[in-house]
Amino acid sequence: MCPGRLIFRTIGATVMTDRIHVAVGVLRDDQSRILITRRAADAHQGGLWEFPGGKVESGETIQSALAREFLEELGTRVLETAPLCEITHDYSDKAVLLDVHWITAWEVEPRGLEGQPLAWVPPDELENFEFPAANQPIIEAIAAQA
Ligand SMILES: Nc1nc2c([nH]c(=O)n2[C@@H]2O[C@H](COP(=O)(O)OP(=O)(O)OP(=O)(O)O)[C@@H](O)[C@H]2O)c(=O)[nH]1
Ligand SMILES: [Mg+2]
Repeated sequence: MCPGRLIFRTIGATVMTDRIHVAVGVLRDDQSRILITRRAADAHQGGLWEFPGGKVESGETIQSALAREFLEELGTRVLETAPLCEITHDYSDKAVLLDVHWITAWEVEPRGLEGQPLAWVPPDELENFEFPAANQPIIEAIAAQA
């Protein structure tokens, strides 16, 4: 048995276990504009734009995590979602699995309840905003389906 290999496997397993599962929602209005919000300066990937959402808590489905996060962050009630894409990305300080859904039915106009700026952006203008690196494939998936 090669000790080096054993250590490598152990480290690999630890990284996988620690991957953070995140529910991310892409909300489109009746003019096909997409809602983005700006992350707080002191947050992970702070100051960059994002699609609203957050960590999936123990026992939650993606839908229930999205419903909770949209209510907490925006005051919006999520009624229905549909899968858009799944992204795994390793930042230098954490690894994430972004489970991205369209928000296909919702009520109550979003407001920045945590003081975060909001913007409604046509799909082909999303590339003008600075997002975390993990978001590039999401922007491409939106453009492909818009
Ligand atoms: N919500 C959201 N998170 C994203 C996006 N892209 C991306 O890399 N992330 C990463 O996903 C992780 C979790 O998201 P979050 O910070 O919104 O989690 P949360 O709402 O539960 O916040 P909390 O940490 O205050 O409880 C962060 O490390 C964040 O950098 C995105 O488009 N939206
Ligand atoms: Mg969040």
